Amino acid sequence: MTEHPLRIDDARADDVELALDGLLAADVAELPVPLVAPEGISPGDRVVLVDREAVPFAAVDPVATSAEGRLAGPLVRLRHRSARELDTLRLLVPAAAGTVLVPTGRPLHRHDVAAVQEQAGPAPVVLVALTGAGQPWAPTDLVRALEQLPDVVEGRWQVRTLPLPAHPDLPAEQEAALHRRVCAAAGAASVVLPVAGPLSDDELDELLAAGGALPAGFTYDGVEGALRRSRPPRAERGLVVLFTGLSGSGKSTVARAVVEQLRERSTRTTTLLDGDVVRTMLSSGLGFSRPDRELNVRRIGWVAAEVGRHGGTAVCAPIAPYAAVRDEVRAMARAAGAEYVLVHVATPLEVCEARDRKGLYAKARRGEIPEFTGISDPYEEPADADLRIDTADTPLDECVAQVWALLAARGLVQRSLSPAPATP
Ligand SMILES: Nc1ncnc2c1ncn2[C@@H]1O[C@H](COP(=O)(O)OS(=O)(=O)O)[C@@H](OP(=O)(O)O)[C@H]1O
Ligand SMILES: Nc1ncnc2c1ncn2[C@@H]1O[C@H](COP(=O)(O)OP(=O)(O)O)[C@@H](O)[C@H]1O
Repeated sequence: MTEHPLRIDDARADDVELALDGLLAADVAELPVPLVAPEGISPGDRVVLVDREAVPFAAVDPVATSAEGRLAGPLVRLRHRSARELDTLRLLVPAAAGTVLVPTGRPLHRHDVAAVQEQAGPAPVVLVALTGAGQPWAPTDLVRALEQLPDVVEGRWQVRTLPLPAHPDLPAEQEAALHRRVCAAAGAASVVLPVAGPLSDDELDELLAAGGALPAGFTYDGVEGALRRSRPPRAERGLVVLFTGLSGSGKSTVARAVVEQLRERSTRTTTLLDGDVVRTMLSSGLGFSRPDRELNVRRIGWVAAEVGRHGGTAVCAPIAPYAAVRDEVRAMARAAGAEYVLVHVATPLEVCEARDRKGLYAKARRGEIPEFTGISDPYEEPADADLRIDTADTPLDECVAQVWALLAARGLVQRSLSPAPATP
């Protein structure tokens, strides 16, 4: 019998935990999202599932025949991950027999409450806050908003948490069916929340971001207070600005000038994470292979998201050549409650090469630097940039004005660049 490790992401690990808790089928092939079998496995082998923190927490033992590369076989628990045991236990101890569960990944409002009351009738109701990986609301924010519902405040309903992850690739009906299955496995009937209400989730987010009033009668005062605390207006949120572009495109120069303006005119504190500086401090020892560049940009994104979490602005200026890692930076910023803006400094390669301030392009052309971006290493052009600037034909002041105009249009900075603020 051979043992094969298999590293899985947080959402898949949450699914596996639910299966081990008896809330999903115990065969790995039945998980909502199948796991891809590691290369070279044979029936009877053992696959050890390892989470993002490198903890081996479950095994598929023995592996059965896997169809189309899909892993199959019974799941076995090796150990609990973090505090998940407690989370699930809280759900598995129902308030009373006949309880009706209401699984939800978002706060509830008046129309949701009406649906729960209609479907549950006089049965005891437990709101199940879904707190697994990828759910749209941070667990504490979601629970705080649910706890503000009058039925909860007055003790008629209870709130529990369950680390069920989001499955963004599943159709909505399948996701709803999965929620029903999990509730049924916990021994309770469940309520189906209305899909469409007076405001979509996106519309509600936008109103909160703009600091606008919610429609009269949409929700309860306590819930609105909790929403506004979790999702303050944009001007009060943290901000991550990522400049990406070739070496010599002008990222550092524009980023530095933008930071100067932000320090002068914005109420947030501002941190500059420039490529060169990061490489001597945060990422010293890393080179320019794909994994090293990915780790470098991921580190920058992590620090930037932490700055954003505390309400500051982080301006980052690495080459960041890979789209997937730029997406990770966006996800980290958003998960920290910060806004994210991507600026592509799209100066043509010929212009960057002609500038060649550090003589690196010349060396790369002579073959002395084996993996040089744009010459012998890839740069994936962003298809999702919020702004594209070409410093070959745009003077520095104008580049800064364009970035500022974008931030102002998004409500991320209060004032326009001109006229200059009056000195007190
Ligand atoms: N092989 C190779 N490819 C690209 N760049 C190289 C390389 N070797 C050294 N340098 C210098 O390192 C700077 C880029 O570092 P970054 O951290 O921004 O790169 S990355 O985001 O991790 O890809 C970059 O600085 P900038 O000119 O400020 O972009 C280069 O001066
Ligand atoms: N409009 C412009 N914006 C930014 N940089 C410019 C501009 N015009 C010329 N440059 C010059 O281009 C070079 C860009 O270098 P740098 O900002 O270090 O780029 P990067 O950080 O992308 O490697 C600098 O020498 C800068 O003076």
